[in-house]
Amino acid sequence: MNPQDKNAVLVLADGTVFYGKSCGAEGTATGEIAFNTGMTGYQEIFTDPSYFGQMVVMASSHIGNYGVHEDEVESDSIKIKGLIVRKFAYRPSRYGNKIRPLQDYLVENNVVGIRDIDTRALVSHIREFGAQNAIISTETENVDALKKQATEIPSMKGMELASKVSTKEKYTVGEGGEYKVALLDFGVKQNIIRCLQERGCQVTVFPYDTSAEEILSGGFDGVQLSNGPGDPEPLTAVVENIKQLVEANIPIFGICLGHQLLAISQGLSTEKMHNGHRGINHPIKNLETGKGEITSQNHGFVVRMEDAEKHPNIKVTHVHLNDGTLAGFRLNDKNAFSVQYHPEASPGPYDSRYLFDSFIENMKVNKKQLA
Ligand SMILES: NC(=O)CC[C@H](N)C(=O)O
Repeated sequence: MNPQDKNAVLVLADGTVFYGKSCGAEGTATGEIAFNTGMTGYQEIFTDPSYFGQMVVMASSHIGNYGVHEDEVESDSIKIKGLIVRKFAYRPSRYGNKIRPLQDYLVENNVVGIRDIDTRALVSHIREFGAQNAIISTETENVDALKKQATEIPSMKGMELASKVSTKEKYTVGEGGEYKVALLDFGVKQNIIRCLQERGCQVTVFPYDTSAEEILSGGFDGVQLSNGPGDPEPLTAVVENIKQLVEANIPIFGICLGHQLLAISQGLSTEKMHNGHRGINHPIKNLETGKGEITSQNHGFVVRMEDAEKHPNIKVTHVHLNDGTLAGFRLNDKNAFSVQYHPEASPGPYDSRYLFDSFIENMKVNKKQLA
């Protein structure tokens, strides 16, 4: 039998079963199933550390057709646990001599995949019944055992994952930059660092649990709170550090998990969404300018809008136009703001890059006041 024709099965925790063929590594993978509606950018998605522990369904029907390239990564390896696709291209078709097949990349990273799945039906199912755990396996003989196993996978709710993907040692990039930024790494996407560097920042990337004292004594002009995987609620010590950074009034910019942690540090709470937002065409309204933005998103938790609206010190600045969820806020009396989506995109549109410019402006003004 051609190894490319090996059977595989996808079993959801609610007992739904999809049969397909194997792609990527053979074996069994478990995790929360999540779908991404982006038409391009699969390599950036697979290497985004915010997907750590998740199995991704690509809603776009052809995956692998433009191969993989070593530069198009958001971290050093594939972070998704499993891949679910409609049509999988074993042979890349794209100009350039550094293009490799997606298949090789998945095998090297030991990522189990399944193809020839009716992803339209699967995405509709997840939209209707919500996020849940699932198993992909090439061991297809005992589906009943897989069904049982699928119900025993730990829930994403309550799961702390930032520690699994954060840097262990601090490092600095963009030496000599005009603005010195301390970045708390909860699973940072490289493009956040690139966006800061492009704007003249020297970025020191710190382990997720670095104390506020260490950061405040480092002579930094601002603090970037990164994206990252898992539930923000268990990160209580990190929240305490962020609270101290806010009190110190150093300019802060939070992205995604960083946004959720900033919110929790101010007494707001988060909740798990029905099926999350993952894609590159999510509409956001900036309530301060009245302008719309098309944004890149990847989140399964969200800060409660009710909490933000009744908080005396919080100004809601951005709202998601599909469902009215909170997409951004700033503090009225402190130098901190954050968004639930991804201004660095990668993949995705550049509409929200101005948020990095706002952060730079905040650091510039603050620097002047301190001088
Ligand atoms: N991209 C992110 O930072 C995601 C944040 C968080 N893990 C969530 O799913 O909501």
